[in-house]
Amino acid sequence: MLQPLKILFRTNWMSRSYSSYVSRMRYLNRIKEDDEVCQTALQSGDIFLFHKLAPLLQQTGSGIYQFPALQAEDVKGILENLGEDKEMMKDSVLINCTKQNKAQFCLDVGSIEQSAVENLCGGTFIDLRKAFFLLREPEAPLASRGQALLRWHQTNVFCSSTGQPTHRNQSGSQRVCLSSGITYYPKMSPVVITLVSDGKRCLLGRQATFPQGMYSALAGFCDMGETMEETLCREIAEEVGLEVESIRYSGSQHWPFPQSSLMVACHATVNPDNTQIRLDTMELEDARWFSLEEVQEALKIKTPPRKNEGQPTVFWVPPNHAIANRLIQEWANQLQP
Ligand SMILES: NC(=O)C1=CN([C@@H]2O[C@H](COP(=O)(O)OP(=O)(O)OC[C@H]3O[C@@H](n4cnc5c(N)ncnc54)[C@H](O)[C@@H]3O)[C@@H](O)[C@H]2O)C=CC1
Ligand SMILES: [Mg+2]
Repeated sequence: MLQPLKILFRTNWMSRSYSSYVSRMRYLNRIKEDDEVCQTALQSGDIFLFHKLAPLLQQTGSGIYQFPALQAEDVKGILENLGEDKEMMKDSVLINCTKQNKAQFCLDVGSIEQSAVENLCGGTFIDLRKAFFLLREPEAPLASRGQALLRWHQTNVFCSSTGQPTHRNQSGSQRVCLSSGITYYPKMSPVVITLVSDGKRCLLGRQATFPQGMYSALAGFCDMGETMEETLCREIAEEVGLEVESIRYSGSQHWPFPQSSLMVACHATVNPDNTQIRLDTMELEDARWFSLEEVQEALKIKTPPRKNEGQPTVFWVPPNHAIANRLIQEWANQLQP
């Protein structure tokens, strides 16, 4: 009797007149939680290939890079063609679901010879740090999410309490240790990124590791137990010695580098009578107040400027893939007459 009920439940909730977004989110959740539903979805899903965490990209005739969704059947064909076990498909990890309710998975084929897969797929595996900036929305965040999930599985193979192997569910949304009973979920580290303004200027900083001339909004990881606001105020006090007066939320972004961070972007103001920067040189190489005109010039620079000998270093800001650029753009837009 259980089986018909289960089938009834599955078809019933899919046929009810939810909004398409709601039904898609409910379907995605079912795939995440129910191994059988996931196995069925995997048979006809989109598969995005990675090789040792580098996504497979294809280039169109006009030089545009794409993040190709391969059909599950085609991936099985590739595996067979290379003498690999089709069971490898079960290592796929659920990333998302398309608007047409098609499940999307990522699969790392790092155990197979890279060029053999590239030749069969007509693509190239490219390190995410480069691929991320070659792709456009929504492929860049999809590739980031896929790589972050695959990385998480590759680095959470053992239980941190018992040292025993952990076991994943079919979708890869969790891993569990059968002896400790601990369930592990993929994690992002929360980071607050802040554009500080004194009303006329904005404050940007740079770490020594940043490319030459690039300044960005100030960022910092949340310490255990902190609220976002506490992290923001602490990081601005720590890094540039200023006290924040007001905070306004702007948006958020998954940032895969170096590990997965959840960037929470905010605008903040400081008292215009107290703008003296006292730099924490342990954290930052430099931090400065920039005028609207300087920022508008920097926003026009779309690729890292070449350093010409004897020429002054050109000030530029992170590209629009990074949420820092959005904060800086928002600040400039609200200030320009
Ligand atoms: N998407 C964007 O627009 C931008 C992203 N970022 C990212 O924000 C993150 C934080 O920026 P930072 O100024 O470097 O942070 P931060 O100001 O907190 O300093 C980094 C320090 O945080 C500690 N730390 C490192 N990983 C941590 C973790 N997972 N949890 C808690 N503490 C940790 C370490 O002591 C490290 O030295 C970086 O990963 C950076 O890639 C930074 C600027 C722009
Ligand atoms: Mg910082």
